[in-house]
Amino acid sequence: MQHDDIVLDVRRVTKIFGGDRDRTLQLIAQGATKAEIQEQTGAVVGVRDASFTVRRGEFFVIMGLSGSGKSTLVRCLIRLVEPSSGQIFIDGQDITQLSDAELREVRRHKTAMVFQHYGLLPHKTVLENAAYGLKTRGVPKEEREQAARAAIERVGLKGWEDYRPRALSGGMQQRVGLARALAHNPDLLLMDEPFSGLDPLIRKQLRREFAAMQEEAGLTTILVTHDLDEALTLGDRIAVMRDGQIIQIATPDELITNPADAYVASFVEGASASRFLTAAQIMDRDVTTVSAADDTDAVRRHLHSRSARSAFVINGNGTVRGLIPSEDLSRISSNGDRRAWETAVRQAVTAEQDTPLPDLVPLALKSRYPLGVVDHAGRLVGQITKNALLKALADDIEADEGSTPDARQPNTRDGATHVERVS
Ligand SMILES: Nc1ncnc2c1ncn2[C@@H]1O[C@H](COP(=O)(O)OP(=O)(O)OP(=O)(O)O)[C@@H](O)[C@H]1O
Repeated sequence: MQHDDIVLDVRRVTKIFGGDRDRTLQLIAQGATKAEIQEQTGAVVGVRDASFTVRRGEFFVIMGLSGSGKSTLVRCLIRLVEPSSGQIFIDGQDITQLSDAELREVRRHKTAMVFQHYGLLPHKTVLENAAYGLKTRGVPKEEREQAARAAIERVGLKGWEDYRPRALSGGMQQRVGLARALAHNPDLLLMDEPFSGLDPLIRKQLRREFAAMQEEAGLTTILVTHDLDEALTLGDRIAVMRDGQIIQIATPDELITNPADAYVASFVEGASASRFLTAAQIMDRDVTTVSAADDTDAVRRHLHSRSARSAFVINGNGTVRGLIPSEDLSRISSNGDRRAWETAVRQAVTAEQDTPLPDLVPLALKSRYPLGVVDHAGRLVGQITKNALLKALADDIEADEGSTPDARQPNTRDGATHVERVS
């Protein structure tokens, strides 16, 4: 991995609240538990020897029960909470060594934060709030308002620019917080439970929208949550914390199939593997008959010849980001317009985001034709037959009935078991 790819490098960060710092560090080094330390010294270990790196564009989630140290850790990263020991590098710069003035500069220019209590300025308008981060950076008014308007539109609040936060619902206020972060376009975005306190439907919707925006903008994001669903759907990698310590850092798939210990296993118990099966895992990649993968005409012709009536558009992780419906596909296939194809792919991605595979079963059942699988660039990368989809889900239900996480392994680990050759 290139050093340039690392935005954040956290090395052995510990935060101790109260008590004797040196004595507590010593006890930590000796392996004393949080409870023992508290009993012996009165100190509370907030974060214990945490180390991890985050790559540019990565979505890194910190998860754990209440009191496990998530908020303390994320606040330590920009010294809103002062770490007791350890080092933190943002873009190669050691944050722990900075003067107050230097630290302010880092916070203004490199990082943005979205916390649960939106942190909006009540007397400022939505537009001013969204532009606030840029204002503190000294960006001229016209330029910052332009960026803020674009961000407001992206979070779906166009038309609300001149209102004050109190006129907005909680979900809308949270969107203003997101707009502010997006307008700022930080190197590192820190979010602490940003979707809590919203009702479940809004929460889900906002989460999905945010995931799409995050990926599109290529933001490097650290999200704190105690919500497993949120962690698994959003995270590229997830760090699980207990008693201030990071117990495991893993991808969502690894976390479900291979939890480090009983604590992590109990966390992910509720997750059904089928929700995390991806289109990429069950698709048939044997589409080599498309000679020029970049040739959208060839892709359309191929879909047509295979009688694929609809096509999924998938992202880099293999999850479904949208569907090109049969009407569109046949219209485009017959008129051969490359532009129309590209537009259809784009529209499919904006219309539906990260649909869990099981949600697509009714659609697949309705059609006796295979589904095409297309990447963001409009290239055909595979196809899914109805049988392959059903088999994958049936296997998953069987595995889910087994009580150990290992029972689910074949489904999430090795998509090849579900691939049905159709050619
Ligand atoms: N200012 C403080 N003074 C003393 N102890 C603190 C302080 N802030 C946090 N702690 C302690 O540090 C530990 C970690 O707390 P933290 O708030 O980081 O956990 P969390 O995982 O974010 O929890 P939650 O999900 O409830 O917000 C807890 O034991 C807490 O009591």
